[in-house]
Amino acid sequence: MEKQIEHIVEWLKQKGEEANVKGMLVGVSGGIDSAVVANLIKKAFPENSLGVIMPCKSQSSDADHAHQVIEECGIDHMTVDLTDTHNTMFGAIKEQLKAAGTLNEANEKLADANLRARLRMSTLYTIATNHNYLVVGTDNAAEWYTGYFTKYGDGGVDLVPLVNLTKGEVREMAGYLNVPEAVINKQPSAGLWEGQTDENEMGTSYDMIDKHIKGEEIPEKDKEIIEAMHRKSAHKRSLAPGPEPLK
Ligand SMILES: Nc1ncnc2c1ncn2[C@@H]1O[C@H](COP(=O)(O)OP(=O)(O)OC[C@H]2O[C@@H]([n+]3cccc(C(=O)O)c3)[C@H](O)[C@@H]2O)[C@@H](O)[C@H]1O
Ligand SMILES: Nc1ncnc2c1ncn2[C@@H]1O[C@H](COP(=O)(O)OP(=O)(O)OP(=O)(O)O)[C@@H](O)[C@H]1O
Ligand SMILES: [Mg+2]
Repeated sequence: MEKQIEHIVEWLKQKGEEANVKGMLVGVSGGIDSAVVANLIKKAFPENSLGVIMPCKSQSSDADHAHQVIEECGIDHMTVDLTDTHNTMFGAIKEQLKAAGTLNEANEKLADANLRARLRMSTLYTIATNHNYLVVGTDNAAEWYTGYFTKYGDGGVDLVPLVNLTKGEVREMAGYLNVPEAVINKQPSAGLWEGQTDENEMGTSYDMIDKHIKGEEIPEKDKEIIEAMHRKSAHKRSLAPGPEPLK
């Protein structure tokens, strides 16, 4: 694991050099993936790394954990509260949909939640442009394979250093870095609505996804859920397609 950390830190430095940027930044949620990434970019760019905390009607325990992550890691940080921005934007869109008689209440929670992720992405790119930094994503192999991220939201980033690591490996790596125990041990959550946990929403567990990615046998029911998520999210793992040129 120490070699793996060194390998990723060196890769981050190289990508920074290739892009001719001064440093890198990441959104720090209080979850384990962003805690690990914050530690990795701090190692790669000790003086030019930034963690951004972006509450958006999030639970206060998440913000507490995010501050603990920042403190233990020692990375520079700033907070941008997106609650009012989200209320204004989602409110304006909803008002127009209602007026047109086209508001689809069945999808409202998901649309509301994905807007949060996309506002965070816009915030990170605004700061990245200001600082001449790259935006670093936190997706691990399990999230990437299942497409369990918001397209152009938390999936809208420049680099994905954890993309080859299973959730279990990310947790193991956290043990070698300055990540608070409370963050290592808590349930993974996108925090997109009250009480959301990744495993409840997906209907399977990270343990199952990790095993499936590694080619180990898992129950048929879990395999079906994971493969259906993988198929449905193929479009998120490639650039937007266009038609063949007209001959
Ligand atoms: N075949 C296709 N070809 C091209 N584009 C296609 C498409 N099918 C849908 N789309 C487009 O993609 C959109 C759906 O994708 P998307 O907007 O991502 O939305 P969707 O996949 O429906 O939802 C995002 C999921 O990721 C989870 N999430 C989000 C953020 C963070 C985390 C976390 O772990 O922290 C988890 C969230 O809880 C939810 O389950 C559609 O609205 C449509 O515009
Ligand atoms: N409140 C927040 N402030 C800053 N960034 C956030 C916030 N919420 C989500 N993010 C960003 O979105 C990413 C995706 O969230 P995700 O839940 O997958 O990761 P995590 O919270 O780091 O770990 P876990 O999956 O264990 O909860 C986070 O890693 C982080 O970069
Ligand atoms: Mg989370």
